[in-house]
Amino acid sequence: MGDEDWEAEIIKPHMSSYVPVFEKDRYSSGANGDTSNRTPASSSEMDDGPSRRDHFMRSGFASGRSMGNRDAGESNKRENTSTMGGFGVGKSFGNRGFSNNKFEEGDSSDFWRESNNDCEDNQTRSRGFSKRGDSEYEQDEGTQRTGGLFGSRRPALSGAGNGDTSQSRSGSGSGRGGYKGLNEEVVTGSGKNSWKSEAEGGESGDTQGPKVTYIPPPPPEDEDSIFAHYQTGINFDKYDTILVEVSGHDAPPAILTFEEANLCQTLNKNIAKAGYTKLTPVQKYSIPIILAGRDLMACAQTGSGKTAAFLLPILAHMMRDGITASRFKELQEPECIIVAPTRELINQIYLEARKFSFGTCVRAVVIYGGTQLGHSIRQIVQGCNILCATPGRLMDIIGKEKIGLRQVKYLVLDEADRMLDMGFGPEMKKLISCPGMPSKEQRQTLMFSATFPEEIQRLAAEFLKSNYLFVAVGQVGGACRDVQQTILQVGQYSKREKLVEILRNIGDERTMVFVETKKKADFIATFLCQEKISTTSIHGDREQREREQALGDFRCGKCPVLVATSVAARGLDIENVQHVINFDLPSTIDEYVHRIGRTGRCGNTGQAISFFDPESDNHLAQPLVKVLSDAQQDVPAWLEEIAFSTYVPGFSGSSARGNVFASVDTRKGKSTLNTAGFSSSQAPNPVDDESWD
Ligand SMILES: Nc1ncnc2c1ncn2[C@@H]1O[C@H](COP(=O)(O)OP(=O)(O)OP(=O)(O)O)[C@@H](O)[C@H]1O
Repeated sequence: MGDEDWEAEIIKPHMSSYVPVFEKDRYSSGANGDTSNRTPASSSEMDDGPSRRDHFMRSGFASGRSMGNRDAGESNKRENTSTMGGFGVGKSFGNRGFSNNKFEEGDSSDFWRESNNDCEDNQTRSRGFSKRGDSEYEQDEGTQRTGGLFGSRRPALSGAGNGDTSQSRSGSGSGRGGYKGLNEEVVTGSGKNSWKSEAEGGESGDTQGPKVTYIPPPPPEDEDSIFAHYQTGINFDKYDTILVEVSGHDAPPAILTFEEANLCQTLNKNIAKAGYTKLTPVQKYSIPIILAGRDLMACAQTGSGKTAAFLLPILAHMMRDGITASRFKELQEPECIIVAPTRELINQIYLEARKFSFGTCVRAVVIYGGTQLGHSIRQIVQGCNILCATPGRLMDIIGKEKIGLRQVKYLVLDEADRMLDMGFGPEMKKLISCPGMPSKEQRQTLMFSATFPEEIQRLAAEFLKSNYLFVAVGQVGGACRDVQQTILQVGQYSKREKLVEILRNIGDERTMVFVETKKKADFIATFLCQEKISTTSIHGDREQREREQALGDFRCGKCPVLVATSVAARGLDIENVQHVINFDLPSTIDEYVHRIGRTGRCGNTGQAISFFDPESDNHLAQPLVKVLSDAQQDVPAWLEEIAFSTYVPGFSGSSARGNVFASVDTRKGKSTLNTAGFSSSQAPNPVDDESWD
């Protein structure tokens, strides 16, 4: 079978479903749909197309056949699958099916080109933390805020992110051609914020482009929904055996029970209604530290309750200080600002804040990109004590003078290492330099993550008082031991087949499949739908509406498979995720730790399977061996061999099973290790603040 036959076989069944949409996108996309503007990018991609296509053919032949065969005569069924799974296959496989279409090779070659470009980028990026940041940044907030930075790639993204056929057709994205993301947060009028960068200035309203109109549905208000939670798992009690290290001067003693925290009655009631009966280690240590007014950098394994570890003491202080009830005001001055790198995560944190503040006069508000700015403003002006925000939207709102910072007493960076790396670090730096923002001496700054590379810890010092405390629960950057990790050696051309085999064995259990690029997420999800595996996807090129729909469908089990980029790697707490599959390994080991941490949460067990492609993943062999052995997992002999034969400059972990804290407080304090008990640490000399550069 020739290339053309094969590709025709793939796309044929979808033609009827996507042609009109494609045509519309390509030719009628209004301001951003100017074909002539796009042609150069497309042309160059087309020039490059054949070789990419060869690559595609080699990599996809076997699965491609099955896709085509299975699909023959089943387009209606697939429409249904698509609706369930949320995939518009048309745009990924696209227009090659149209012999008369002058762009006939455009999208499919674009797909591979884009994928490969992304992969190349990622590989180039992969060794440095800063570069990793770019990748994620682009996938989420950065996508829409740094048009200048990433804009050149956008035209090629026209096919991405429109997975859900029905949704993408009705959504605002359908008219945008390949412009999605670039102006998602465009609003009219420019912010008055003189501290904004040019890139952001563009976003603030001077750039032409479609407005985002999406207003997320309000979360359910009934008490049962607010307090809905899942059960802790069989290993919850084992948390008590994890070693904890606290370093820094005069750390207050840990507490063993919620009662010892001396929280007010309403908070205690909410804790009980949330089903919390016992503190997790990070909570035992962090709550008293925060209650004592200290700055904190806390590192604890994924799924071990870091959110409540900062929310509860902050709320306790607010209640103690007799916070005034929120009321309508054009300028709101929240006492607490919480930032997180992704929209879904900040929304989740907001829901936790709403839960724990239930029945109090504390009002939490969430704002994030990809939603109508007016909606964010309306939420804020009604009153705001705790503002949960993604960085881009936060800076916009501050620029619009809807939020004043003078009253900020608590600044929380969740996924702090991510918030401080090259992707968001500059934004965070701007935030703390905003007019009105209390200096670090005047506010309490709290940072939480499961990973904390040393270089990021050093950057963090600029945000924290010099006597901040550092809590390490288990290993800094260590994987959760409740996740059984399996590494399989799978070449890229065999990955799809292997994935299907595994998913068929798994059955209906909820599974997250991580891939490295947005287009690949669409492609793999489409492929799985064609294999009759109900799948949806989440990545930074999807409309926010689609992202939330995808997550909702996954959460409720309608689509038990979620294909995701790293945008879903951190923080998401989804009940019953039993499996994580790294179809592509991420570029860094920290990312790996976060990804597999979507399963095995809160004492529950989970499984993570990763495809290791020796062609591209050798640089991860050493850190993987370390993470596996530290988490007491089997290390395949072949992986050890690769690790031994692969020299990674700067990697010092080797297979240091015995090194309990591979990376600790960079201030290198001498401290005492504890299990669930308590730590007394002999303080290091706190380093002076380092400059950002
Ligand atoms: N003390 C507790 N008792 C019972 N459940 C808890 C307790 N603390 C947290 N949980 C639950 O455990 C789950 C994981 O908590 P959370 O999302 O805060 O983890 P995390 O440490 O922030 O994870 P990640 O590193 O992935 O962001 C949540 O469903 C949360 O409600």
